[in-house]
Amino acid sequence: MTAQRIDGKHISEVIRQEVSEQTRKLKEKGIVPGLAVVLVGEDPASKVYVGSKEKACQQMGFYSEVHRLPENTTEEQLLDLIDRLNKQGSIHGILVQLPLPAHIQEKAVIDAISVDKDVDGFHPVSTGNLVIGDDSLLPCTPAGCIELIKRTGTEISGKHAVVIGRSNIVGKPVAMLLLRENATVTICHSRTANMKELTKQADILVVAIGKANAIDSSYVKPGAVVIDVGINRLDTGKLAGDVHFDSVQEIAGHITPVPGGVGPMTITMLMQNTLIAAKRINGIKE
Ligand SMILES: Nc1nc(=O)c2c([nH]1)NC[C@@H]1CN(c3ccc(C(=O)N[C@@H](CCC(=O)O)C(=O)O)cc3)C=[N+]21
Repeated sequence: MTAQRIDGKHISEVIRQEVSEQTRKLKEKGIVPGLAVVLVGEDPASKVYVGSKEKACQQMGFYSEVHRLPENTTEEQLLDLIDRLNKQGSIHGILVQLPLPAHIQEKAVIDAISVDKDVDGFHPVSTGNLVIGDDSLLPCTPAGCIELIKRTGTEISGKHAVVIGRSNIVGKPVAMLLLRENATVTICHSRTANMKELTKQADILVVAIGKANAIDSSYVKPGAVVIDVGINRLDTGKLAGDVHFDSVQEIAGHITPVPGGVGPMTITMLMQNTLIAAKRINGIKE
């Protein structure tokens, strides 16, 4: 059996068209969704991602601002900028590209972003609302994973979902979202004993560990939906996921490629969050 490839690029395009259309309608009410992206320093990967976000905003018809700050920017200067963006009426979403330089405390910066404009979904209040099940802006990569699973036609409710990885930006929130969809959820991590025994029970397997090609078919239940969140740049310059695609494709039911899987969905969910934030800030019901 060969798994079906989940085309994140195509699914992204479909959702982006929906977002564009809703943006067009919102503009008739005089509201233009606005996203501010803040980049500190010269990390080459971050520059590429910020460029993609800027392009996506143009494609959606959003207003966008990119603030490119030098490496030696102080935490105070960055907090000042966030304070201004929090108050700026034309901005509905604020994203500070991570990782930040070591001399800036990530937590202080994330905490400073207005919850209403937290389109990354990283603020502790957004996280808390996610856990409680209250309305919040959902973290983009986890929301993208759920969207990809649903669009395979897979019913999540009642399934055993196994997440490998427990980061605050992917592993933990994606586990919470799966739980919210009524999956039975297991979280594995670097200290998990007998990991294969658990992953081999997974109807849905989400992999977010940051190690190239670490998960081969010996971890996977036949027919499983496999979502690969990893983006690892190899010495050859090529991108690889955390999942060994060729091996797992032989046994899985559905599998996301890297590139062209979760990555494009992350940016698409950011666009969707910015649209939702613009509506909420202006008191428009969805
Ligand atoms: N505050 C913040 N929010 C983020 O959402 C955030 C961040 N910081 N820091 C870095 C990570 C990473 N990230 C990606 C977005 C798109 C692709 C993407 O589009 N990837 C393409 C390939 C891109 C390429 O060729 O390098 C794909 O997988 O097909 C990947 C990774 C967002 N991040």
